[in-house]
Parts: sequence; structure tokens; C-alpha cells
Amino acid sequence: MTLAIESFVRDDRPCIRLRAADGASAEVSLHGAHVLSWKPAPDRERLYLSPNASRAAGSAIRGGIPVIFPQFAGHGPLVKHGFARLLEWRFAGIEPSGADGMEAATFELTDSEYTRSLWPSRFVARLQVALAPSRLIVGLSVHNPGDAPFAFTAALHTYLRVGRLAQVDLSGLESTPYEDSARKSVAMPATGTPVRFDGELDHIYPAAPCELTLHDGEQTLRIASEGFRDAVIWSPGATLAASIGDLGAGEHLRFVCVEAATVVEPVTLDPGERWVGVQRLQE
Ligand SMILES: O=P(O)(O)OC[C@H]1O[C@H](O)[C@H](O)[C@@H](O)[C@@H]1O
Repeated sequence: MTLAIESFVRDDRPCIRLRAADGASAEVSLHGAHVLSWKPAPDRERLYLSPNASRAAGSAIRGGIPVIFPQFAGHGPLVKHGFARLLEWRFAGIEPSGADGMEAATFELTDSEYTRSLWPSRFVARLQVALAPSRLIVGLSVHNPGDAPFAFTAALHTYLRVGRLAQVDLSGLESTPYEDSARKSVAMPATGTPVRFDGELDHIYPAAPCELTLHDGEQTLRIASEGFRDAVIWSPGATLAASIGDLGAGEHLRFVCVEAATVVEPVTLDPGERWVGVQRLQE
């Protein structure tokens, strides 16, 4: 689908809006190459963005699709969820997407003196955002242009907007055992039932199926991933949400995070190698 591109400023940060001929749109902040909005139709927002999202330099945006790289959560020595979501990415224009050749808005982050002071590796990370009828396709690629191997973990930490959390369920993970990050990463057996959200939930599903479905009353969203081995499902629940400054009371009822992730086994890239992970959202 041919994309029209316009730039705008939101919360003092440069952003790019993509519009498709069928009326679909998406917005991406260069801060973190963070997808802020996806509307498959002009009156239908499918991502959650916190009204209290921080505008401070060097802080992460709460909601949308944070790009987690080169470290998921506290799985390593770096700042939580790595530095990619905290830095300014470059808009590289419209390019064919590496995943399926569609036109995609392309954003790039490369190593700098600053990143090498935190993490010594040379890297080129690219985020590609494409629109198709009823679909958002987000691809993260990581290339090693250096002369030494490196390992990383990563995720697309997608905040999906929901109507009534109490009636939401997520199917596809019924047969997958998980690690419960809210309870010291204890290993849990498969539940045999769809995931429901009635309190804090923070699960890592290693080697998860790549097709999940979110049911929210009449609305359904299919969430497919490729390249990412794991799935992470997060809902903070009322108590944790109340302690998250950029969320606000009751806001946990408006979203669930369904994350395409590669956490349990880090990806290792030899010099010259490239890794690609994709998440597709489809109504
Ligand atoms: O508050 P953040 O740093 O954005 O992290 C938000 C959440 O991200 C992931 O889903 C992790 O599994 C959670 O443990 C974490 O709390």
C-alpha cells in the first residue's frame, strides 16, 4: 500500500505520521522509534498511550510500542529494557520492508560513543513500520557491522488498548509453560486455558506459538510474530499501576501488553550477521 508521510511534533519530540489510501494511519516518535498510535480506520485507535506519558528527555514513553534492545527488563547489566527506547532514532525514509517487501517507514539507530560507553558492540538497529488493510506490521532488525560477535535480548513491548479488561482474554498460550516474573521467575506449567486479566500478571512464555488472539467483547485482534521466540504478557494490576508515575490511577484497565520478545535465549550475531523479528497486528 502506498504510504503518505508527514512530520509533526508531539510533546516537543519529532514524529512521523504514516497514512494509507484506505484511511489507516500510524504515528511514530523518533524518540525510541516508538509507535504511538495505530488506527486501522480514522475513528479506531488500537494502541494504548498513557495520558501521563513522560515528556522528559531520556525517559521512556508509556504505551504504544516501546522498542526493547539490547536488553530485556533486568536480564543483564544495562538500564531496564536497554537504551534503544531512550535514544533518538533517525528517520531513514520509506523503504521496502525486509520482512515482506511492503513500503515501510524506516527508522535507524546505530552505535555511538555514548552507546559504546554502556555496551561495547557496534550495531545497526532498524525499525520498519508498514500498514496494510486492517494490519500493522512492525519489524525490528539488528545487524552486526563490527568485527566481534555480540549477544542481545529484545522485544516489541506492544500496549494494546482494551475496552473492559475484565472481559478480555488472550488465546494461543494454553499449552505453553511460562515463567512468572511477578513471582521470582518461578516456572509454571501450562494452564490449559486462555490468559485472563484479574490482577498483576507478568509472564514470559519461552518458545511461544507465533499466533495469539486477543478477544475483547466484540473486538478481536490477531497478534502474530516471526523471529521472536518468546512472548511476554504484562498487565500491572491496580496496586503496581498506582505506583507507576506515568500511568495514573485506573489506567491499567485500559491495556494489556502482548510482547513479541526474544529473552530466554539471547540472540548472538557474528560479524556481518543480521537478525529480524516481526510483530503483525490484524483486526
Ligand atoms: O515500566 P517499564 O520499565 O516500561 O516495564 C514494564 C514491564 O515490562 C515488561 O512487560 C516486564 O515483563 C515487566 O516486568 C515490566 O514491569
